[in-house]
Amino acid sequence: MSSVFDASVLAPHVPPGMPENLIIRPLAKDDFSKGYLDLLGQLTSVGNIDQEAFEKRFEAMRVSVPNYHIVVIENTETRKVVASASLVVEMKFIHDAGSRGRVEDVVVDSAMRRQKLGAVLLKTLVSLGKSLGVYKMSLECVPELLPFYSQFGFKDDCNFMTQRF
Ligand SMILES: CC(=O)SCCNC(=O)CCNC(=O)[C@H](O)C(C)(C)COP(=O)(O)OP(=O)(O)OC[C@H]1O[C@@H](n2cnc3c(N)ncnc32)[C@H](O)[C@@H]1OP(=O)(O)O
Repeated sequence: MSSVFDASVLAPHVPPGMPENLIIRPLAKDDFSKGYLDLLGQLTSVGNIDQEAFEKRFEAMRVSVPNYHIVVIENTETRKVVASASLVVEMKFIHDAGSRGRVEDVVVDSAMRRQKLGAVLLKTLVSLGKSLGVYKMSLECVPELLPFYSQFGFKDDCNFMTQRF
């Protein structure tokens, strides 16, 4: 299986009106050759990941339960990945052994911004998270992006601390 999670799980959550030359789908193993890591490089440092390392990490994510719901948008004409976002589900004992959803690594190719692809990704992940039964979804972002994420139901409600190594 070449998708990081089952595509049939995603389909009901995709809002209508995707442009004809774009498809939204789970991350696939051959996205290594479709510029997925270059796209992530527009978000943060990716480092040197060769195909073998990519496939090893992909496989670990694919078999993980709960799944890594890494969603990509591909331009079918250029065969390049032009946008991506992830919903990672974290299992808990609290909240009746509930699960929390974390939205991570949201990025749209710089040439494709302000065409509502980010909105498509967020609407898809919020709907998917609800259907998976998470009791809460959260994300971390810079203050400038609070207006962007608030459109999809997120509220600025916590102090966020990090420690980097
Ligand atoms: C949890 C995380 O991953 S945080 C990291 C977020 N990612 C990044 O910062 C990477 C660089 N930036 C990007 O990839 C993109 O600019 C994104 C993902 C933030 C937005 O994606 P886009 O596809 O450009 O957004 P989209 O077109 O769907 O925007 C919809 C609406 O959101 C708002 N919006 C979009 N970008 C921004 C922004 N940077 N600041 C404030 N509002 C914004 C606007 O109202 C926009 O509608 P408009 O274009 O008609 O004004």
